[in-house]
Amino acid sequence: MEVVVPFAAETPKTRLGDVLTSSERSTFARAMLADVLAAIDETGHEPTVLSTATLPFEDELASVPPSASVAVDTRSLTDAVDARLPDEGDDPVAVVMADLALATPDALEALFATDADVAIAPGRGGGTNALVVDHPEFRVDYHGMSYLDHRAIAREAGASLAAVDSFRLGTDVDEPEDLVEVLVHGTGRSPARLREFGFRLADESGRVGVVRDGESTLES
Ligand SMILES: Nc1nc2c(ncn2[C@@H]2O[C@H](COP(=O)(O)OP(=O)(O)OP(=O)(O)O)[C@@H](O)[C@H]2O)c(=O)[nH]1
Ligand SMILES: C[C@H](OP(=O)(O)O)C(=O)O
Repeated sequence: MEVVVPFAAETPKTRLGDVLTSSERSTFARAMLADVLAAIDETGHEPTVLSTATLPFEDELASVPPSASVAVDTRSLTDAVDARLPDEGDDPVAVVMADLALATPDALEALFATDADVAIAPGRGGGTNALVVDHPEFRVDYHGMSYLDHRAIAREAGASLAAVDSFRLGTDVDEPEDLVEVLVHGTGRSPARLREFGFRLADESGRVGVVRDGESTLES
């Protein structure tokens, strides 16, 4: 099975713009990518980063497993992923987003082990955080409520469908409040980078949030 990891290399994680500078967002996005690639590698699969630009494996990415490779595709996310999906007779293809900072080998293996033609790990808010496609007519349509769209596309294609219920795969890191989950549950480079940036957990408002050293605003 091919495992594809889409990655917006140039201006990643714009929705974190209120709490991270552009340079920090780039570093953090690469830290999450490195964590995701390491988890995939531990499942015994060789990840291909589907990137919008070339990615030198240095700095934040210096530690990525040697099994990882990069394919550059400047098309939209949907078009770039569609071009990798299987045709008749091809092996299944998994698509795992690069912002799943909590992904573990166990969580990924549960997804990869599916018998369904299409298996989807939804993200909170209706997105599609990871999926496995083993059907020649299924194609993606990302953004918006893509989980519901992908269910409908699978049905129309006559593909059997499985939803994978996973906290770790369901947590994509999009908004400032998602940083709490990275600090609570993350184990790799992603929480380490956030701590280096000065973020820490705080429960001053009754619900756990994050604060940054020198700043008083609580993000939760
Ligand atoms: N190859 C490719 N990957 C993309 C593209 N847009 C987003 N991604 C990746 O797809 C996954 C989900 O992305 P989003 O959360 O929707 O977008 P993002 O760019 O990470 O963050 P925002 O700028 O805050 O929307 C992440 O792994 C991104 O790196 C794209 O146009 N091409
Ligand atoms: C790519 C997109 O991600 P989100 O914007 O929901 O994080 C989706 O899951 O359709």
